[in-house]
Amino acid sequence: MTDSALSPVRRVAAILLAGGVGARAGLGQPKQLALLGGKPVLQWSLDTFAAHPAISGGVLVAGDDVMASIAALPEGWISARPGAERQQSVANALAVLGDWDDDALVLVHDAARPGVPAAVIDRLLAALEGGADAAIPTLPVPDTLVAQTGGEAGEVVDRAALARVQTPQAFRLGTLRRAHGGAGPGAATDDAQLVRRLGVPVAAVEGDARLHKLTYADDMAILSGLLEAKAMMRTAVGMGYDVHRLVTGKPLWLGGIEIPHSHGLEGHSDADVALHALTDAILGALGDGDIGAHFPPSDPEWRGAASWRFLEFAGQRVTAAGGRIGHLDLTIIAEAPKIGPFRDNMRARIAEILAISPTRISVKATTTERLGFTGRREGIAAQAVATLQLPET
Ligand SMILES: Nc1ccn([C@@H]2O[C@H](COP(=O)(O)OP(=O)(O)OP(=O)(O)O)[C@@H](O)[C@H]2O)c(=O)n1
Ligand SMILES: C[C@](O)(CO)[C@H](O)COP(=O)(O)O
Repeated sequence: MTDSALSPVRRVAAILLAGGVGARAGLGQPKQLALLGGKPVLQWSLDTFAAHPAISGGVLVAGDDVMASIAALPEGWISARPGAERQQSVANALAVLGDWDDDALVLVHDAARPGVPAAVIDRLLAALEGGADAAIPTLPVPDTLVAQTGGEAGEVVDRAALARVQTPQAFRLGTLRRAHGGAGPGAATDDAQLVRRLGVPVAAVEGDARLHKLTYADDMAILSGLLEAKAMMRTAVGMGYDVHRLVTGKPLWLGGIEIPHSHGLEGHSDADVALHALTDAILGALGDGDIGAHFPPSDPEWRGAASWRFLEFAGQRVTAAGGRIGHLDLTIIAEAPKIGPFRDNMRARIAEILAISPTRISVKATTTERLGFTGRREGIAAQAVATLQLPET
């Protein structure tokens, strides 16, 4: 949706519900803290709402453990305490939105649904701008439905008249306030039910399979696949190249390990040319500058520094961006020493530094047939290609 499709004076808030304990998922921690694609489940929808141009702020409903797990609340966001039930958590969020006009719009969303396509938000807001007081995303029921008692399947239920209800659910703030204010007895599993109890019609817009809810442990695998689907994750490729001079009287650090050799590499740091190429390849895929920008040779702090620190930093930048390393391919160009005997140790060390599997790392080596500076054994070169999976921006 373009900004102009929304009234410029209308404010839109999001309420992100992350106050549950996740008993059915049984993950040993609240399910909204489980890691999916390198970041906590709740962070996915928090990032989506924070990036959506129509949403100016929000409320994260979460206990202390969950609050401690997120780096910082986005600008314009505040927090509220969870209630005993979902419905109470929404009421607590409404209480901290006291200074927002009734005319504002609000999206109420389960943090347990990490994959929020911006298009669903756009459809919901368009329904409200079109005059609805409430709108929810729904999907058709794909299976045959039956009434069932115990182990016996009974009458078929007409699924054509049924739909599955997802979140986010969108409301005029005043309508949602009235619905919660007069909620009366009888729990509601979602907010649209409370609105309908007021006699207010609820518009249904098209939902999306990526809004799948994390309810049981098996849903983690389903969500992992859905979030990595092309529409939510993009593949980014970066390349790195580095050269250092071989000198006598220095240890040879290569691929994160020390290798016995007559010469070592000269540089401001430990001059591990292979880790430098890998670091630059990762930073390149992130579009995040290069090793020199983050660790300037002019800074005495990096004099003699171990290069694993640069690589570890690059890996942390991937995680902070909500991405993950798909594959690293490193080529070391050296006449000597022979790299083959050290290849597996290098892979293991690089895997350890980046906390990824060695199966995601390739280490290759070649000579230049005694040609050029590498062929004359004056230096060693390395080149690397990094493939990352990053969230869509
Ligand atoms: N007191 C509660 C209960 C639930 N939620 C949130 O509401 C959403 C939907 O609830 P559900 O899937 O039932 O989550 P849990 O209550 O955590 O799960 P369970 O019922 O299995 O314990 C979740 O994002 C959950 O964190 C909440 O904010 N406050
Ligand atoms: C709000 C909801 O996600 C809409 O489908 C659903 O009602 C939550 O249900 P639960 O019983 O709390 O899992």
